[in-house]
Amino acid sequence: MMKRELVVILEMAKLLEKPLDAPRTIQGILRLLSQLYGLNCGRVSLPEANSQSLQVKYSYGLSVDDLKAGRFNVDINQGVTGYVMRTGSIGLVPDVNDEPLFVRRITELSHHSGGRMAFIAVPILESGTPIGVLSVQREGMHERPFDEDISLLRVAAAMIGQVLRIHQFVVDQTEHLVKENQSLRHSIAVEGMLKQSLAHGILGSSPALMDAVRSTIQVAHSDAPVMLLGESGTGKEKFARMIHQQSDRREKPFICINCAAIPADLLESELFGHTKGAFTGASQNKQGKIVQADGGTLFLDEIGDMPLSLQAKLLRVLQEKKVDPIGSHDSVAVDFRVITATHVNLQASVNQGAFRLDLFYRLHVVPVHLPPLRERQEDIRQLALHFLNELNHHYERNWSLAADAFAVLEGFDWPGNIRQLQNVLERASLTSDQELIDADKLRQALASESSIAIPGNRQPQATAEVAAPGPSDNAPRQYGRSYNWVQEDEADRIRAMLSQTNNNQSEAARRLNISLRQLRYRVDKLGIGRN
Ligand SMILES: Nc1ncnc2c1ncn2[C@@H]1O[C@H](COP(=O)(O)OP(=O)(O)OP(=O)(O)O)[C@@H](O)[C@H]1O
Repeated sequence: MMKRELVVILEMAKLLEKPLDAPRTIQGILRLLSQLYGLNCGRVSLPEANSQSLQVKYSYGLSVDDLKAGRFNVDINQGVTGYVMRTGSIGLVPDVNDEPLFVRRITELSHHSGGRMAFIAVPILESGTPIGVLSVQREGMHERPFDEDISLLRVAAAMIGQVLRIHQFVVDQTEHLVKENQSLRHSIAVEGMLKQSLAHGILGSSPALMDAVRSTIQVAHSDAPVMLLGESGTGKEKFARMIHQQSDRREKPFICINCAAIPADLLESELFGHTKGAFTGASQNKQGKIVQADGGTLFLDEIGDMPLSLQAKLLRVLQEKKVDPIGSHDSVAVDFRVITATHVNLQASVNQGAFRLDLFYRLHVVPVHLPPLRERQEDIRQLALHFLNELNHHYERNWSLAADAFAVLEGFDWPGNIRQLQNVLERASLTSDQELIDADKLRQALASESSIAIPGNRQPQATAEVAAPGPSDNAPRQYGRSYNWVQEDEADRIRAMLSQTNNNQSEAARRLNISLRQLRYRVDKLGIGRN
């Protein structure tokens, strides 16, 4: 006849043949120990992450409520279980009633009748190091020596260790696959966005640009009014066109009007149209841009420059979906999607009374921030190569950029953003004696840029040096910041800042209000740190 231990081991081995289910397998092992061998209340205690506690993770014959309340959990520095976990030795208490150090609550909780009870704990090892503890209780008098119990428990602990290892491996792999899947989905999403933006001639893949692309693509199919916020030359019109092309209105007109480019007295008739004889000079009926946009999209650029009187009229059109051309008594029904753009802070204009709050709410449903070029320097190389390619096609030339040219482009501030980059490349190319445009050539082209100012590229509250005009300002427009070209006298300021910040370039750049790349460029150009 087979020895009883052998029977238990064979039964336990059968459990391992089944498909992996760690809780069921371990509980099965504990059940066999109890039912076939009288080793009861088996439990597997595992250390809790970032704590000193050993938690019962699997058990057989213990009260669910007690387990839930964590009443069998022990401190790693406490009791027999803690000792086994710390030392990797066997823990044997032949009679818990005679052992004053034994954690009494364990027997109390497991409804000990008061007779003799032994407690045995063996380590679950991985490469000789304890990763948990298997413990059981043996009640009443047995003839069987404890050695036999311990041998069997060692085999059970080895099996449990194996199950835990495989389980952990599967958990890790699954986690890894889930993460990989997520990052794959993310790249596919970014890839998808890149494709869409490229299809509309929007180049760049910086996170700041992708945020803007994501926001616009998300709402393109709806009729929600989008407000594009960004400095001059950041691509507001390009984005407006992309929204239109991506919308169900793409087959209908995209009508664009720049409220800042048209004198206030002409803007009304441009937008709303007029009838013949409505005012002096109105020699015939004129259809306004709003009616032209019927069925399609109306893009109102520089909306902040719209006079208050026209704002009221535009609000009415948006509310009633009807236009009253100047001089006409008949309203014309219109259905269009409105997209607006501004480089000024419209909220500030509302506070100053220069822009109507109700109109602001109507238009500012989906604000999209278009990042200035200096906040997405990683896109400059791609843009520069693209524009140079366009120039080569246009002028039938073969210009190229020298390796050192990119650093110059990336170190510049670009107050005029992408449009300015286009212009600088064109000037540098056309004035170059050779086809290879190097850093010096670009510096020359940029130096002549410094005398040009870019209208209101800074938002009014952003800096004291710029006061962006309100829409009703008759005063000449204030200009944005001047170009930040590297100047000799900057060296002392940069040196002082670097010394104040213990050479922390990021912090120095932040305090100097320039980007890290710009700081590094200046450090290099001015030879700071070389002497
Ligand atoms: N992401 C981009 N990729 C390629 N070209 C771009 C991108 N963004 C803008 N451009 C180009 O830069 C120039 C300026 O763009 P756009 O007119 O759309 O800017 P804007 O913000 O509307 O400028 P403004 O406020 O001065 O009217 C255009 O020639 C446009 O084609």
